Amino acid sequence: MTDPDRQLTAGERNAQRRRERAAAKREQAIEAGQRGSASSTRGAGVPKGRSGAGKRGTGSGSSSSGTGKRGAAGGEAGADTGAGGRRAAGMGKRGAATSKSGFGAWGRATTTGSTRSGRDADGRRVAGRDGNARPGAGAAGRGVAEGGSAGRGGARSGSTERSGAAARGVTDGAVEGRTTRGVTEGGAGRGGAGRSGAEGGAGRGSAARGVAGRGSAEGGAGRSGAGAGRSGAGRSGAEGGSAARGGAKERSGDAKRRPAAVEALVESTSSVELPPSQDAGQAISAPVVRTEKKRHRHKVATPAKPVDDVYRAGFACFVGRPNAGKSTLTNAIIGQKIAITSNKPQTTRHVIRGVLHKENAQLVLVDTPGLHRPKTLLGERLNDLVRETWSETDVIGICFPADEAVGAGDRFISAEMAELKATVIAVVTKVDLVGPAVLAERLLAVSKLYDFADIVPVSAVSGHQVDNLVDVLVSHLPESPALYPDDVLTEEPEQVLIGELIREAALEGVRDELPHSIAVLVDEMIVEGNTTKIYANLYVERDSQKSIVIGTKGARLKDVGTRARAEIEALLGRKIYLDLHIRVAKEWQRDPKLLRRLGF
Ligand SMILES: Nc1nc2c(ncn2[C@@H]2O[C@H](COP(=O)(O)OP(=O)(O)OP(=O)(O)O)[C@@H](O)[C@H]2O)c(=O)[nH]1
Repeated sequence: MTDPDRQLTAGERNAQRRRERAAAKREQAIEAGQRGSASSTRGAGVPKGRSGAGKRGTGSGSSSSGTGKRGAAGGEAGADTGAGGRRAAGMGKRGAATSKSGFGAWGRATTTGSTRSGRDADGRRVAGRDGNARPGAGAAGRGVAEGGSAGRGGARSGSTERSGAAARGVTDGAVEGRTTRGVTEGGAGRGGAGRSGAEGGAGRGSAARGVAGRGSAEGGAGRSGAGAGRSGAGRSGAEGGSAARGGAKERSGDAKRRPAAVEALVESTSSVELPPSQDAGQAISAPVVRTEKKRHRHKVATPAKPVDDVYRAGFACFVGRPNAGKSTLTNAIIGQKIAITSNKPQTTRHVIRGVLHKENAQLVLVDTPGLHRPKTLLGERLNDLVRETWSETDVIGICFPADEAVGAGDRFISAEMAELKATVIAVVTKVDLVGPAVLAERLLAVSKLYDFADIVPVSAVSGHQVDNLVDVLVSHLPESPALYPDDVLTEEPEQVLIGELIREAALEGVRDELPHSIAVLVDEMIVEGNTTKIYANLYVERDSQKSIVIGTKGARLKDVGTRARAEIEALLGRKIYLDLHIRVAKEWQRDPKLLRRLGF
């Protein structure tokens, strides 16, 4: 007989726990069966009676109670910032929001996931992606105009006649040198004829800065009225104007017209600066003043106010092959360097989130590593990261560098988009590097790759069209309350950012395989008076690489330290002391244990 007072062995204890768990599961299953299917759609783990709304607002009963792809969204979560103690609402699939109050000077709130689904703290419904609250892709003729974009599906008056061959699926966003501001009324009919009204007239910026409209006003009546056309799409102002989705939809029947349309987009109309519109009622964001964005980092900016009672917030990410300009664009939009850049492919190794606060929107921009054919375990993990990000964003901007022909990698990435629910736009980057003819060629090639909602040519270096790109991204976000407090610029841990800045400095001047072999880990940061002491290790994979990084008599390493220090001081806004060591971690890119240690 067993002595009841005997201590259980470890094996017995485990068996007992397993039995208990199985019993609990059985009970849950029975309960779930009794509740029926309605409860089975409820987001698991939704705390405090909040409902996780489905990705698409699904769930047969109420859309606010279905669990969507994101699983239990709408959690209470919320993270406190280090400094401000503000609450960042929201939680998504990625687990509990984490308070990273150790960010010191940054005082950033950090959350992962989104609040899009579920209910906010006051019990209001937070619209699910594509849920009811969103006007939807069908919102016709929605003009995104600051700087002269054409409307989504909106048609400019007389576009058929005026644009000739280019007219089909392409409408003018720029009205005789003026930009159309705001919502174009009346959707384009097939062929893009309808009178848009270009209500609002003068937009700000130059007529030449166009953004393509999304041609298809698939039924939904947005703010802009009817818009039932299938293919009307915005030709915006010319130079750098973007091709329209409308074309993609009707590609088959319009093959000859397409080149003319694209070329017309590239021709520049005069660059007319216009006074800002007085009409605050339009669903147009205020001009972005980049210098102000910096202030968001430390100060609380003016609280975001909804315009037209529509406030949009959500996630957008840039993807694309290595070196396509994703990180540079992310920095240009956020207005501050949050992602490092270099001319070496596969520089980005982290998914970096930057938050752009606008009057009527909050755009969380996610920079991802370049998708590539992996040669190492690190490469595989980075690609996984990218794909994971795709599945969790509202808008995906595929970046195609204008100075390189569309290639197999671009086709591969575009093809993968078909599986995703997010709105997909094309971003033709680095347009400052090419002339109009090449740009036209690229736009045409890109427009054939996928049925993009918009195609936007930009230059992150010159700033050309960056604001318009923001407007386009925002226009595809769901209605949602802000996801982050308004003083948050990025949620990346300070140590990660600092490590990245050191790596960026180390990438300068190295070539071949060495850039891929460099990793940096910040071990410790100690604040002492006015100075922050940073202790970091720079890893390479081989002894020979170590000597290259150190350089003759340590000259290279000294150089790396100097450059990194300047960047870090700019980031932290205070003096730093950098203690940098070079270490060899053999084949770390292929070693799961080392990869984990290095944060991958
Ligand atoms: N002239 C010009 N150069 C650009 C522009 N955008 C990016 N670049 C340059 O292109 C190179 C690659 O830019 P990144 O932003 O690092 O590219 P990425 O897509 O993030 O690259 P990965 O990290 O490899 O995925 C850098 O040398 C940038 O300075 C642009 O608009 N114009």
